Amino acid sequence: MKVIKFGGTSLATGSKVKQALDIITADPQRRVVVVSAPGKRNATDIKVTDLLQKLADTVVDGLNTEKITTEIIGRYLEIAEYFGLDHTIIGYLHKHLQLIIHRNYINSEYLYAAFMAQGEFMNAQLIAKIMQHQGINAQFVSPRDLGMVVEGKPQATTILEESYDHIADFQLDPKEIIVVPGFFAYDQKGNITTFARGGSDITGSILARGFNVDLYENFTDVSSVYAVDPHIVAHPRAIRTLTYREMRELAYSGFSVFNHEAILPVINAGIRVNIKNTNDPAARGTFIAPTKDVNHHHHITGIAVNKNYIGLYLHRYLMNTEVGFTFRLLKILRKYSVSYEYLPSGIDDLTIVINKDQLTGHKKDSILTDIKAEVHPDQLEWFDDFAVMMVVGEGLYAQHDLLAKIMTCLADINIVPMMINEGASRISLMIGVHVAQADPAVRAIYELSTNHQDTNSTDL
Ligand SMILES: Nc1ncnc2c1ncn2[C@@H]1O[C@H](COP(=O)(O)OP(=O)(O)O)[C@@H](O)[C@H]1O
Ligand SMILES: N[C@@H](CC(=O)OP(=O)(O)O)C(=O)O
Repeated sequence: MKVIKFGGTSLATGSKVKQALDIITADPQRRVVVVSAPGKRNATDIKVTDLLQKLADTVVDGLNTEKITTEIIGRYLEIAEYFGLDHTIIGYLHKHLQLIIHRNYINSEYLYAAFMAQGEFMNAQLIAKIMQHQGINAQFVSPRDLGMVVEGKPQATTILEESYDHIADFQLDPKEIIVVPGFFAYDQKGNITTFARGGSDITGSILARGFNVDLYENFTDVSSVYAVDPHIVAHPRAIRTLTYREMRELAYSGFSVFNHEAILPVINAGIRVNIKNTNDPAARGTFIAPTKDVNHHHHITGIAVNKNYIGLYLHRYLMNTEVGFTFRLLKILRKYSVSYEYLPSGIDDLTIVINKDQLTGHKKDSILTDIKAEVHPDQLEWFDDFAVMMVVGEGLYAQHDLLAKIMTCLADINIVPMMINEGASRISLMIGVHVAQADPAVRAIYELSTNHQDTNSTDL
C-alpha cells in the first residue's frame, strides 16, 4: 500500500484534479490520498490558504466577509463544474465556511489556524465527492477519524506519538480509497490546529508511518528535487536519491519542495519518499531514503539558501572568560520568545543569527536595550539582510579541499563570507553572506560542484 500526497499546485484547477485522479487510479496500491488546498493557477494567483488567511483578517477586523468568501468558494465551484457536479457540495462547503466564521475561538491564533485549515478540509470533501461521481470507491476521512492527535502552538502543531497506534488501528476497507485533508489535525481539547506552512507533506508522512506503507509518494509540480532551487539556476541537475538527513538540511535551508518536518515520521519507520511530478507521472522523480550509493558520497548533493535571516553582532573584550555570558544573552531572547538558528563565536565577539519572522513589533529595539543593560557590550548592532547558504552532501567531511575551493570561487566574484561554520554537521557546510550576494554565490558553488563532479556519477 502507498500513501500519495498532492500539493496545492497539483490541485489548483479541474484539469489538474483530473490528472491527480488518473494517477491515483493507475495504481491499486494508492489507497491513502492526502490533499492540500487548491494552490496557484498561475504566477500571480493566490493560494486558497492565503485567501483564508485574508478571510480571518477580515473577521478579526470586524469587516464584511462576503466578497472574500465568494472568492474562496469560487475556487471549489470552478473545480466542481469541471466535473459536472451539481451544486449540492458547493452549498455544503459554503454553509460549513459560515459555521467556521461564526464560531468562537480561544484566541486569534486558534482562529487563524481553524480558518486556514479549511482549504484542505473543503478540498478533501470535494475530491471525495468527485471520485464518487466518477464511480471510484472513495471516502472522505478526517484526521479525527484516524485518531491523529496534536499538541503545541496552534499554527505549528506537533503530532503525539499515540496517533501512530490509532492510525494503525483504523479499519481500512481494502476496496476503498480514503481522501484525507492535509495540514491540520485536532488537539486533545478538540481545537483545530495546523502544522507549519507546507504542512500537508507532514500529514502524508504521519499517515505513511501510521499505516506502515512501503512508499510515500509526494506529487508536486517538478520532476525532481534539483541540486539548487530552479528559481536561482535554470534547469539545474536533478538529484536521483537523497538521504533523509540531506533532505532535512536542504529543506530547512530553502528547498521548499518538501517540508523539513515531514522527514521525521518516515525516518522512524525507514519509509522511502518519492517526490514526483503530477504533470509527468512517468518520470522517476527523486527518492528520499535512509542511505544511498556510497560511490557518490564525496559529492555536493545540493546547495540551499535561506535569505530570511538577521544577525545580532556583539563585541566585548574578555567575553570568553565570563562564565554564563551566552546564557544571559539567550535568556533575553527567551523573554521575547525568540529562538536562534546559529551562534558562531570568538573570544571577544559573537553573532546570533535569527529568523526575521520572529522579530515582530518592537522586539528588535527591546532586545538591544535589554542586552545593553545586562552585559554592557562594547559594540552591539543588528546586521539586516543576512542569508545562509547550506552546502550539503553525505561524506563532504572527507573532501579536504572543499572549503578552499569554495572560498576561491567566491573570492573570484568578490564575495567575502560573513560567517562560515564547518564541522557542526558532518554532511553540511554553512556560509553566511549578504542577501544581495546570495544568488551569485549559490550559482558559483553550483558551477564548482558541477565541474568537480565525477563524470561516471548518475546520482547528481
Ligand atoms: N531544490 C529544489 N528542487 C525542486 N523544487 C524546488 C527546489 N527548491 C525550491 N523548489 C520549489 O518547490 C516548488 C514545489 O513546492 P510547492 O510549491 O510547495 O509545491 P506543492 O504545491 O506541490 O506543495 C517547485 O515548484 C520549486 O519552485
Ligand atoms: N495549504 C497549506 C499546506 C500545504 O502543504 O500546501 P502546499 O501543498 O500547497 O505546499 C499551505 O499553503 O501552507
